[in-house]
Amino acid sequence: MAVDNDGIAVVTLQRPPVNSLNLDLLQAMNNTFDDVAKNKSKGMILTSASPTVFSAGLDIMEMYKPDPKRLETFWVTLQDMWLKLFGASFPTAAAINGHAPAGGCLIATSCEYRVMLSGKFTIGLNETALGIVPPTWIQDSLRHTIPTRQAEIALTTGKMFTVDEALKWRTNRGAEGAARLGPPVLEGPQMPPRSPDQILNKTLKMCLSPKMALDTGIIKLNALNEYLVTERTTIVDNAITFGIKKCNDMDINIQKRGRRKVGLIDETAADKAEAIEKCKKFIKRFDKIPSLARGMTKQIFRQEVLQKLLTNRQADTKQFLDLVNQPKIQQSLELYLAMLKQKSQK
Ligand SMILES: CCCC/C=C\CC(=O)SCCNC(=O)CCNC(=O)[C@H](O)C(C)(C)COP(=O)(O)OP(=O)(O)OC[C@H]1O[C@@H](n2cnc3c(N)ncnc32)[C@H](O)[C@@H]1OP(=O)(O)O
Repeated sequence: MAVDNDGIAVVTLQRPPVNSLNLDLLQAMNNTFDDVAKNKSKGMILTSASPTVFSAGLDIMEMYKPDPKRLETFWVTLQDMWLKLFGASFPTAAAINGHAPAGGCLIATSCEYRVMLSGKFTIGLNETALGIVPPTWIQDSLRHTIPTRQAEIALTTGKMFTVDEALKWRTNRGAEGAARLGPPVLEGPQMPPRSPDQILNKTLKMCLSPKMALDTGIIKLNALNEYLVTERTTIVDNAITFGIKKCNDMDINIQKRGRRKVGLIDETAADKAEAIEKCKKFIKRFDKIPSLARGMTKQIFRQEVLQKLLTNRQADTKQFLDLVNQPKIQQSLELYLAMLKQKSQK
């Protein structure tokens, strides 16, 4: 870990050749995260010493023909790592300078911001493709980063994203998208749009009748509903325009032509130094925000997901141990290791 003059900690994963997460590396990460919290660093950036791999995910050797006690410690330490990183009160960002499969993607999605190097790298949760079911909290990390629908497809297909896909895979709403929502759904003849004042006047007139007065609440709701349905496209357009303006004010990168960024990564960079600079810029956005309020807000925002693991830790561990100890899984791991070895020898 190196802390810069701004008080931002840059933590570099350094376990050659591919930063696979074994017990020792996970323990070192946990100690480092504790130090960052204790030192009251302004924020933390995670990156890798390898020029091509951010992290290859869990060290398969920890799961292949494992020692039972070590395997349990390994899993509990991974849970700890995620609880500390995903739940960190300080700002976190990942400068992803290479491939980030499975556990590598987990680390990245546990951070608040991701900058990935342009190039032939990939990122994603590929567990299902390997015949492994990613536990709830690993799925939750992705769901917390990209929209639920996309997260489900990515998880069930074990999708590995290219850098371009990770940046661009997003919902397409915006001005064009709003138009694609189609015309307002109205029963009967289309009503010309009315302003809220017109609707209120109409409602008040109707309320003059004693019978209608009884239905005041319903009439007001109906009038509001009618207004919202009639004006839907305009309301969506205005909201998007307002959102884009706010994002621009806050220096959040938005493509204006009707495409919102909801990417797996937030930005790309040409090299590691630029990626770190961009991460620093993200962390410095919080300079004027009281850190206690910021940290607590983040933790409340993430609490539901964190709490799910905290209350189910033992069951989650048992599930992992049962899975890994299945002969079929051991066989798959053996084949996968052989395939990786063969590939690396080419
Ligand atoms: C309920 C369970 C939930 C589980 C949650 C998470 C699951 C995981 O994280 S499982 C791990 C999934 N990881 C992967 O599928 C990635 C596998 N690795 C790769 O695809 C490539 O290695 C990578 C693209 C990351 C890098 O490619 P290269 O730079 O070309 O390196 P090599 O492929 O040549 O690898 C060098 C060396 O490292 C060994 N290796 C790679 N990955 C792992 C790993 N995850 N665990 C252990 N060892 C790994 C690879 O076999 C090579 O070894 P040697 O042949 O001995 O040099």
